[in-house]
Amino acid sequence: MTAHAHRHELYTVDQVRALDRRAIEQLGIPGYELMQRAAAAALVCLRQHWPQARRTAVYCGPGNNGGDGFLLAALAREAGLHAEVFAPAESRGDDATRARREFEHGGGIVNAWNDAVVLPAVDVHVDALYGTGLQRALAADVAALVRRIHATGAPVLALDVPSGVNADTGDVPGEAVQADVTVTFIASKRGLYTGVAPGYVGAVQLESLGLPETLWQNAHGDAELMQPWTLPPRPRQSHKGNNGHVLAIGGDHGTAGAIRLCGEAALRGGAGLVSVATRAEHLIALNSARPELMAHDVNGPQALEALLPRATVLAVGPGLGQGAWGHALWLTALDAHLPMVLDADGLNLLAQEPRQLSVPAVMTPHPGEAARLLGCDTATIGADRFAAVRELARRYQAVVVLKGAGSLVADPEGRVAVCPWGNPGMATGGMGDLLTGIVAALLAQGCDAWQAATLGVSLHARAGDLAARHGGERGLIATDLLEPLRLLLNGRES
Ligand SMILES: NC(=O)C1=CN([C@@H]2O[C@H](COP(=O)(O)OP(=O)(O)OC[C@H]3O[C@@H](n4cnc5c(N)ncnc54)[C@H](O)[C@@H]3O)[C@@H](O)[C@H]2O)[C@@H](O)CC1
Ligand SMILES: Nc1ncnc2c1ncn2[C@@H]1O[C@H](COP(=O)(O)OP(=O)(O)O)[C@@H](O)[C@H]1O
Ligand SMILES: [K+]
Repeated sequence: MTAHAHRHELYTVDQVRALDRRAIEQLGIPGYELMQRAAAAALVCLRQHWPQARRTAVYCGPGNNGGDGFLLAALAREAGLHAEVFAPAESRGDDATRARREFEHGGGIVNAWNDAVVLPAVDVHVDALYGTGLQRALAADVAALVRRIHATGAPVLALDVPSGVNADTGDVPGEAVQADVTVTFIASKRGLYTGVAPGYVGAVQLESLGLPETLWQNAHGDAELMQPWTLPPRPRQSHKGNNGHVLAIGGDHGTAGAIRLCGEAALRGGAGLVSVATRAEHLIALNSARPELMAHDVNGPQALEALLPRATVLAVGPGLGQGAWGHALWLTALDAHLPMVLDADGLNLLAQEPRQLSVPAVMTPHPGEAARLLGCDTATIGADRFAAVRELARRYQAVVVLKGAGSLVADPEGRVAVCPWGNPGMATGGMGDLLTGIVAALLAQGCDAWQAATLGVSLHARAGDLAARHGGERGLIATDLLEPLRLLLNGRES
């Protein structure tokens, strides 16, 4: 393991607890010392981000997260800052109780919290209410406190996890603290990076608390954070036959745009050739808009079969519809036993008519499609995206991308990668069609399903960020991503 390799690993809450236990039992570092180190690291973080801050309020919960808060408040006072503490409940457990006493012995006052309390004007709020121990939605009185904190408009530093966020799943079962910065201790908790959590964590800073690298050896996480990379430059002697031939299938009446975006993304994703199998009425528009696409009039399965021998990868689903035409093409495509990306109606048809897919296959559901495939509702998907993506990959023996903020990629053996890029400007029609084309292009260029899915998701999300950096998030449209995608694919932008 290279130095700090664990920084790319994401851990479940149980795994974080096991790491804590290892530090205490095998390295002989008492839990209270870990708490002291966490508090010290948090104070450094606070001063880095808000060097002018003089007045702080620290909100301490009943467990060890609250303990971190009491010790941070004590250190802040020693450093000459004004630190007021509010504790909605009594402390539980030896370390948290000791931390509270240490703060009080140093002259600090612990204010109780009730609705009549007026919060002081501060430069920074510190959230030490709940960390990895959160078990359910915040109680009504704590949720009211959180709303009052937000109403002040002052920035918030969250210790370990923004209170109310489930650090395991990224779900927020009720209300949660909206942090500007989250300083997280010992290991990155996987839930901070996906689902609704990215809307609460702000900037995440990992503090290893001076623990030796041996702690993480043989204690791998549950998932990995994607790292930026791209394909090596093409060999000089390449010709179009070396770079695969993507056949994109879809575009029923009225949905020509979806299949055009998919085809265009496959071109910009570097496929050697891209054909589109679609309705006759779309051919003229497709050819004139993007002459590099080879558009074919496919009125049924036989016309599609004629195209299959020249294709190396299929992209099935954008705008396909679920009518007789789409269904017949879908069946023919699945029977072709070619590497494929299955998206949109390709997935909706699969939900209605479950089948084993040929390998390699990549499925790219958004949470609505994932819910149809698993026969549940989208809330169930959101409650544990890691479980959902793993179950889909296992059930269909495919690499599965669960889209949305913090997209997840899983393989059938349970490996999961999390995408830290992307932005809400991408929540607009057509973005998913691009992803399908990009992943298909990467498969066509020789990537295996895992590489194509993870690289495709990362290039797509980073292209979205680059496009948003230049023009802003609102009003971003799918085709804005094509030029940045090309730059990223060629390693021209980081
Ligand atoms: N012991 C250790 O190894 C370390 C722990 N650290 C801190 O300790 C935290 C974990 O501490 P804990 O395990 O005590 O957990 P928390 O402090 O997150 O909360 C646990 C307490 O809150 C209660 N609780 C949970 N959810 C609730 C809810 N919705 N409403 C009301 N009560 C609720 C639990 O019954 C328990 O009493 C970490 O997040 C981190 O901040 C750090 O000090 C670093 C080292
Ligand atoms: N808030 C967000 N943060 C990051 N990525 C997002 C966000 N919203 C959408 N995306 C990305 O944009 C794409 C949208 O795909 P999808 O929902 O299939 O749209 P469509 O079907 O309209 O093309 C997905 O890759 C998704 O991960
Ligand atoms: K917290």
